[in-house]
Amino acid sequence: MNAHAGTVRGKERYRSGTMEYARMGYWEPEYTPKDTDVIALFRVTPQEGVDPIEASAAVAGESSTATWTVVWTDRLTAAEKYRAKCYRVDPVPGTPGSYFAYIAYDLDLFEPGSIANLSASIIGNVFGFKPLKALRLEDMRFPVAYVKTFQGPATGIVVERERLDKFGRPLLGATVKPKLGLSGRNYGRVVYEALKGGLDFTKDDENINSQPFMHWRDRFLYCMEAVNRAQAASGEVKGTYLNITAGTMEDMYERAEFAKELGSCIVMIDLVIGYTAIQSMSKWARRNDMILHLHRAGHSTYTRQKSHGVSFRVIAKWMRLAGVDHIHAGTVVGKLEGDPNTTRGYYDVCREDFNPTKLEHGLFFDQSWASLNKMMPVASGGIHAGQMHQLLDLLGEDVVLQFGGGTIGHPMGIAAGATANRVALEAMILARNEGRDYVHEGPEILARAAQTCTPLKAALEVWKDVTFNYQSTDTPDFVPTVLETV
Ligand SMILES: O=C(COP(=O)(O)O)[C@H](O)[C@H](O)COP(=O)(O)O
Ligand SMILES: [Mg+2]
Repeated sequence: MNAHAGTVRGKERYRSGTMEYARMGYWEPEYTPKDTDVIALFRVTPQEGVDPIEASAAVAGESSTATWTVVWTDRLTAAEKYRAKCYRVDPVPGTPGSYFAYIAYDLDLFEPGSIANLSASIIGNVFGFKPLKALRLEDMRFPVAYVKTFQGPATGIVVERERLDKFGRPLLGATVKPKLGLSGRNYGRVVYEALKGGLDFTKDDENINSQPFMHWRDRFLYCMEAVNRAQAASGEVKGTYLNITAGTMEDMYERAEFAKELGSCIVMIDLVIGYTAIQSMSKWARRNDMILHLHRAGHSTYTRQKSHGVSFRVIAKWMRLAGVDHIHAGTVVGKLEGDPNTTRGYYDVCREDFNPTKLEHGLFFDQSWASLNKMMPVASGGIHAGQMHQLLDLLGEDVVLQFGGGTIGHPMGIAAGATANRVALEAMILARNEGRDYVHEGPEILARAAQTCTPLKAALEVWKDVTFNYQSTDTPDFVPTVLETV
């Protein structure tokens, strides 16, 4: 696989006309990536009859310096250095016709601290390239020198917990439902009931901005009244993610400033606002002691299918650099896509100081985060109290578990829904701390807690048959080998 005609050098290399990308120098099987190189791993599916190495070299070329024909102006630059180098192409296991292409980029190809600049190279043109049937950006490795040019999460998990004064358990949240249509006052009632009932956070939905039924200032005013009353009633710190997503940056800043003025500890943005806007809001959040929540709205349009697009693990890495504090990262057991192993890889990207290569979780590279803060993953989408043992086992302790329908849809009301979730969580944490096998004994632990908690009993009863057992789309390509011992 890795043998191919070599790079053309000298005068011949710059003769006008076309030349294969592999021969222009974008295929360098002998190349050993430098510690300071950015590395990208693509899943390349060439068209019938297209040589996989040429296809991969073309990706390297078009995502760095090349165009379709030889240009003499290369000679005015340090072309050898600036050319991205595809140095390895492997067949994808079990997927004939697809190849993993490893491409190294010199650090000087990128502006420091700019996801917009990084992505304009790496995913700029290449996904529409005709010789390719499909292309997917699977993973990236960033050198420490590059990581250090980013601010990273504005607040981070440690400081978030200190500000909230909540330790040793996942945080609990809920997305206000229905997604659209509530007036400000009714919306505030949902927030108050959910927080007073025992949740730490409530959350605007991704598509709540400033619609005719509830303008944003009404939402902020009623939500913060609800937060303040719930804090007074419970003696706990509470928050509500005020979604500041808007049509312009100026509007977003105005909304963020108002959230701060009202005393909110957290604001929210949607991924669809774009990388530059996200980085701007991260800097604003750091300057203003605000936690920054990111809803990954829109991501499945390009992250879900394995053959084409960008893996969510890459988006998670970009978002850690860009500097959000919370990121939706999947539930595994809920209503939305989330293979257990692939999801674990996303959670590792959020929470580890150093990610070791772990192919079975989809992590293809060692990645040091160079002391950038950690992001709090958020598990949201079709989860309920009856899954608490699975959620704790799969997702760990540093996570926000968000039950929207699973709080607001409770038969005894919103506050009861919140209480059911809080009691289920605390029962499970206690069992774990006592050293019990809470994963296997989970249903029994919940049932026992429900004996003295009617809201939990009702939640377990109403959602007992709710599971989302569908085949995952985005599964890892590698599974660990089980060694048989005799
Ligand atoms: O509104 C919800 C969940 O509501 P509910 O709890 O009622 O299902 C969120 O927008 C999704 O979880 C997003 O998905 P993801 O977190 O995977 O990005
Ligand atoms: Mg939503």
